[in-house]
Amino acid sequence: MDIKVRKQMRIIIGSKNKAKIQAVEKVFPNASVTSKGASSGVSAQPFSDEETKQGAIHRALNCIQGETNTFGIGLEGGVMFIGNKLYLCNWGALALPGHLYTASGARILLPQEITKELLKGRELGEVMDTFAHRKQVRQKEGAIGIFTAERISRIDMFSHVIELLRGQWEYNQL
Ligand SMILES: O=P(O)(O)OP(=O)(O)OP(=O)(O)OC[C@H]1O[C@@H](n2cnc3c(O)ncnc32)[C@H](O)[C@@H]1O
Ligand SMILES: [Mg+2]
Repeated sequence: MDIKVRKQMRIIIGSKNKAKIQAVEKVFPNASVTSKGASSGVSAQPFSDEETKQGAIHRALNCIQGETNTFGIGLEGGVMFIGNKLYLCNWGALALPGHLYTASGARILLPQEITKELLKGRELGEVMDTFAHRKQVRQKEGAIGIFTAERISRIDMFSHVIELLRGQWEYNQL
């Protein structure tokens, strides 16, 4: 089954982060995609699944405020404890009037040295740049790219989340 997206479909992604924008463009190649620096309404470094998911939802809803015929997409990166181990977690939300779809992304365990820095209150994006001796890791490969030897980049991971969102919306159209 293949639901064709209307050419004029408008999508607003609630972030200026290049990895997030590229992921949306990959999954919706025929849509008009614009970006907006939407607030997440949660802390800059979410520390639970719940908070990360809430950030994604907040961004998506913010994008469609006052809009018609527009899809809002919110993507949020965070970390979460399972027992005493800290994992990278990511959430996405797709909002359209009257509907909200959510999906989460792949998780990987973060090394102890990264966990230590995050517990001091630092943001993962900044910690990753120091750790990897690179610039703007958050806009490109991401922590997930670094710690998977670049087999899965932040763009790949978010693309998968967006496919899950798009698929749920398509299922609802059948
Ligand atoms: O401009 P926005 O959309 O906020 O993009 P961001 O890179 O800050 O991304 P998030 O707010 O979604 O992520 C929350 C924090 O976690 C960081 N982060 C999350 N996943 C990451 C990853 O895979 N690589 C690097 N940093 C990551 C991110 O840089 C922030 O410091
Ligand atoms: Mg951020």
